[in-house]
Amino acid sequence: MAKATHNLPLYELKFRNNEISRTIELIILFLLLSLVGYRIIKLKDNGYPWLLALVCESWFTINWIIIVSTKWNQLITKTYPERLLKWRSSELPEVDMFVTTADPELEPPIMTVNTVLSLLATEYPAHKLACYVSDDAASPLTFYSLVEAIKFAKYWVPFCKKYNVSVRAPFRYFKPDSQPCSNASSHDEFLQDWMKIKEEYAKLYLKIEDACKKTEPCDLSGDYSDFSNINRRNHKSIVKVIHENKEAVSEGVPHLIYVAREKRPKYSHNNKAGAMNVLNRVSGLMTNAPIMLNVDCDMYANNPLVILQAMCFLFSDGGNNQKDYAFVQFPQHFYDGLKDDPYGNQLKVLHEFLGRGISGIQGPFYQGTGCFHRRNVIYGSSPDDKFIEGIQLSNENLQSTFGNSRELCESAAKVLQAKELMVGGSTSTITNSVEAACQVANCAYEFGTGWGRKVGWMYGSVTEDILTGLTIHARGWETAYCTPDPPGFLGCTPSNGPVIILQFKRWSTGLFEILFSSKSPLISTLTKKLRLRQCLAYLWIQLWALRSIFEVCYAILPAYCIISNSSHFLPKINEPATMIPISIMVIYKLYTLSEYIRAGQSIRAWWNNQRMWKVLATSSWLFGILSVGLKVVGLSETAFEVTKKDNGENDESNSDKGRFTFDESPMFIPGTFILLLNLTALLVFAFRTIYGNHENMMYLGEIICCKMVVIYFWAFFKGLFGRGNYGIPLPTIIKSGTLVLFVCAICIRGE
Ligand SMILES: O=c1ccn([C@@H]2O[C@H](COP(=O)(O)OP(=O)(O)O[C@H]3O[C@H](CO)[C@@H](O)[C@H](O)[C@H]3O)[C@@H](O)[C@H]2O)c(=O)[nH]1
Ligand SMILES: [Mn+2]
Repeated sequence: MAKATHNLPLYELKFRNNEISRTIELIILFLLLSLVGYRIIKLKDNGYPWLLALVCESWFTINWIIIVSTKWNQLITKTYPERLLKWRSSELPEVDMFVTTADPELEPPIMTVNTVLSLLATEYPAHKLACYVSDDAASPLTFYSLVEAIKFAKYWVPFCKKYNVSVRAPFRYFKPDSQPCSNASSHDEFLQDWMKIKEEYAKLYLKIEDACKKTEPCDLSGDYSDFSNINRRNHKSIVKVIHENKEAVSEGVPHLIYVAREKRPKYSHNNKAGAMNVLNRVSGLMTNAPIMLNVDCDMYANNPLVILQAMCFLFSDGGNNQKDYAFVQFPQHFYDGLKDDPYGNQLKVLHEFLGRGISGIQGPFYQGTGCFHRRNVIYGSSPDDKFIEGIQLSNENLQSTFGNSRELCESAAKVLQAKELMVGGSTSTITNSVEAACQVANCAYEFGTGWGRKVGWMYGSVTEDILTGLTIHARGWETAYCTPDPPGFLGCTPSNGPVIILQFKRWSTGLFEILFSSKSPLISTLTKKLRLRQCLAYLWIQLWALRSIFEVCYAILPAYCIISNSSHFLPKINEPATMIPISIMVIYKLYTLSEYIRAGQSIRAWWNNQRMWKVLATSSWLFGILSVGLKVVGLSETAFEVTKKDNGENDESNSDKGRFTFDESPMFIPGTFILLLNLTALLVFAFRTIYGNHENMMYLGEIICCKMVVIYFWAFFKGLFGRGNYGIPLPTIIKSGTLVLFVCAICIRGE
């Protein structure tokens, strides 16, 4: 590829000025170390709770060191996609866009259709794009919806490009209250087109909605015959070219291909990672683009320039000291987020500070969606040799790595040999490759190959994204964080208690299990090229599950001390050392609050997050450790439970948005137990005070802690009295109550 003919860079990097934050972070660290020191000095004068508190606080200190290290250099990036468009539009590389969907009930097809439409309509030469949809449910409904969607796309794509539409997912563009607005010169013409397209979308919407209500979306003959009597867990591969941009024109509509990989009960299908590898291979045969974009079905392209934004980082050295990045990750932002983030899952502050901090080390983690990968990196190449690690490109080596499809091996060799981003990766036409594509989508294809171990998306964790990104960083690659305004992609995030708890459980499970694999960041730092601070950043998330134990202990200790009336958790109130925990608490809370304010969030959002993360730590993360424990001893495998997407309508959680909901899941037991135990401690304390026990004042610190725990678990407190979904189910209350009685019995025996 030609070098830049211009001196202006495509992107700029700048480190954030964060001296004040750093100072506060160091003060907190100093206080934490003092507290640990004080605990050690006083260890012999105190009982077991003191020791346990010491262990927990040592853990929190280590966790804090990790956080400080990760946030130390925060990188701000800026891209100039217009420059790219001006200079090099003819040389732009092809991009294969992957969308995964797994269940038309949990993931409504209209959502997948919108994601696909938004991708087809992005500002990029259409003949350089291909969109592949993987359907793990092999659902005729999804296929039908896509077939209908492409008919609409033939109006939608030109409309978007003609009027430079800013949001190209029709369900967002035509929100019920939306008004036609454009800066088009001929307003009347625009208005006419707008009305027509709106009507077409309404028709598409109705068709899909009707199809959802029927047992079969349409007559399952002809093109649909593969779907008749299909069993989603036991069927052959289905690959269908829904649309081919035959004339290869840049004004057309990009290719659209439907893929349902083979499923057989006796084969493990490796969840999303398996689906991604199939898309990887099928696209390798059909279009073999050097860049692969991956989005979940619930995330649409929100910025029409998104591909160009990513290209700013992916174009190699233009003589401006630009680096080669392995992938470009857009942070996960969400649409229709509830006000003040009541569930603490919008992750804005996390992206703003930790996210930028990680970017300043080796680059962002791969987050599974909204990410542009280089195909050669996914095929195993390293930054220095640019060739697949340890193997020569002989035929045997290619076959043992990529499997026995000759066509695929040839296309892979082409990718691995290209010195720069190649243009024109494939030779055959798309429809001619369907047969070969079905073959590489079969269950047995990967057997004995490098897929999932050396190349492609990595197997072995339900957070395949983090594992895959980690493997890439371990090879020494750097990665780029792209944060344009408006955000590149917007996704949907659950707003219902049990769904969120389950999602966080899957994450903490997947993250924790990576620590026990051969790709663990610790091993990768020692034996490969993962940088130490990047390793620490990975540890911060991977240790969530383990952290739950310390969080639970810490929430129980003050109550335990009060009920047993014999030992202390905090320095006594008349000791000067009480100032240490108090100042940690105050400074830490103000520090986190300032982050929310700097990220444009409300005080309420800050508080909701403080609360929710305690709830998540003691429910999701705690159960994460259990599932990994069961896997390690060989009792069960970890599972990828697909998140149920809110479809925004007649959803009962909408009636009282943001109010916490419960179900029978055992994951609500620890939280209920913690709440009941702390309430008991407060009662016991009140009782003793009434009966005039003056020693009691010595427990003031513990009492404050108990009250804080109750406030943190206020959602559960309301759940004790709530009805229906808003109430904690009685069996959960009884089980937690029994646990409380048990702990009280231990306290009394110890007294
Ligand atoms: O067997 C499976 C399971 C899931 N998926 C797809 O994977 C995506 C993510 O699933 P979702 O249930 O939405 O999970 P989230 O927790 O929202 O996903 C986050 O976390 C995952 C890892 O746990 C990452 O893969 C995702 O990219 C990231 O957005 C969706 O498109 C699914 O259709 C499949 O294709 N096959
Ligand atoms: Mn999702």
